[in-house]
Amino acid sequence: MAKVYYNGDINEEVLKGKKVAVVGYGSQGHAHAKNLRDSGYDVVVGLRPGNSWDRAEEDGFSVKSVADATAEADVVMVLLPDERQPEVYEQEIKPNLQMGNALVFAHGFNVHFNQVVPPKDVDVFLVAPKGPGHLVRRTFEEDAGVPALIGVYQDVTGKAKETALAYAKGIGGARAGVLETTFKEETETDLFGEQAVLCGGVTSLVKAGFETLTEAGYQPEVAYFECLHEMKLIVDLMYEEGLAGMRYSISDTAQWGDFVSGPRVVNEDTKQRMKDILDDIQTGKFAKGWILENKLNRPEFSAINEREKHHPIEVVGKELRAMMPFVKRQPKKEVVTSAKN
Ligand SMILES: NC(=O)C1=CN([C@@H]2O[C@H](COP(=O)(O)OP(=O)(O)OC[C@H]3O[C@@H](n4cnc5c(N)ncnc54)[C@H](OP(=O)(O)O)[C@@H]3O)[C@@H](O)[C@H]2O)C=CC1
Ligand SMILES: CC[C@](O)(C(C)=O)C(=O)O
Ligand SMILES: [Mg+2]
Ligand SMILES: [Mg+2]
Repeated sequence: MAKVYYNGDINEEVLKGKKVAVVGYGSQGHAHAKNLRDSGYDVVVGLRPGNSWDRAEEDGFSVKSVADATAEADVVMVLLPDERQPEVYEQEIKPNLQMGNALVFAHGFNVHFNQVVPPKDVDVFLVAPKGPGHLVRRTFEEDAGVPALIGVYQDVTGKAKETALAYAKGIGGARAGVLETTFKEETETDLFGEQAVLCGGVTSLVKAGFETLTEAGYQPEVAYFECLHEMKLIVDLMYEEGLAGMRYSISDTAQWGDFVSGPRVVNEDTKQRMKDILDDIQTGKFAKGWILENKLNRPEFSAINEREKHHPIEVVGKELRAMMPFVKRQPKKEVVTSAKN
């Protein structure tokens, strides 16, 4: 069994009295900044002028340019979009890092794929929550937390791992459990999970189910409830009590259908395609494609994003969710702004 660190295993003294620059105030950034502040740390937020800057100021933070925030911090957590990190790092972060500082990431992508090459005289580690930033904040406020991975890439102070653990505790990760990993393992498993299972796998499964039912003449509203809305209710049971716990709550008819029909949908062929996806991640093919897509100003990303917004499941879903205000917990204003915080 891997060693899992909980609050009681972690001494946060190493981070006390240090200034933490949280660079970016989106999904992860706002959660890290607020959780660290609530844990008693001195936080400065690094941004460019715009929505996020205004929001961070409204939330009571000292907000500075990325360069100024980096210059005054001991620990610099980079929570910019992955594709923007190399440029901002080169122009604003790298010139302002000082010997013995800690350069931190929530995802290993840029370091692992050599898009960011840190100087030799700083600690470099990751603290990667295994969940969306909004849940990192919400669960923290509920006295719970989202599990996190830590990984040390470079340890010049001899305290990189201790500092990573203290940071993970500060954002609430050690309430759920913190595991040690490497940049390679975090990057490859995170990319695989989001592509094949959590995001790509699930959205494709949900859409295929919805399309199968509506193309067969069933009402879109029924198909929406069946294939999307109920997904959360079923996943909640798996989250709380595993597959067996979920199967305990469903009917025996559903459980029999799960056993005999599930493997007809996801089978050895599917697993082979998952292996192909993992291979593209491991060889760097996926990263290369994503970097190129961004260099070209995201033509394919934008086209697919636009098309997906108009999928019939989104049209019917919008109407149905409007009748269920309880499903949306965040205030409206947090949804319409461009930053995801
Ligand atoms: N989303 C998630 O839950 C998870 C994300 N991660 C990782 O965390 C990191 C951050 O991702 P995420 O939180 O999704 O990012 P978001 O897109 O939600 O937020 C990005 C933030 O960066 C700011 N920003 C963008 N460009 C610049 C710039 N040139 N200069 C200064 N600020 C800028 C944005 O501000 P503005 O309003 O100005 O655009 C915004 O505040 C990534 O490495 C990601 O892989 C890891 C685990 C989960
Ligand atoms: C599952 C997507 C994720 O990896 C995450 C929320 O953990 C991301 O990159 O946003
Ligand atoms: Mg992830
Ligand atoms: Mg990810």
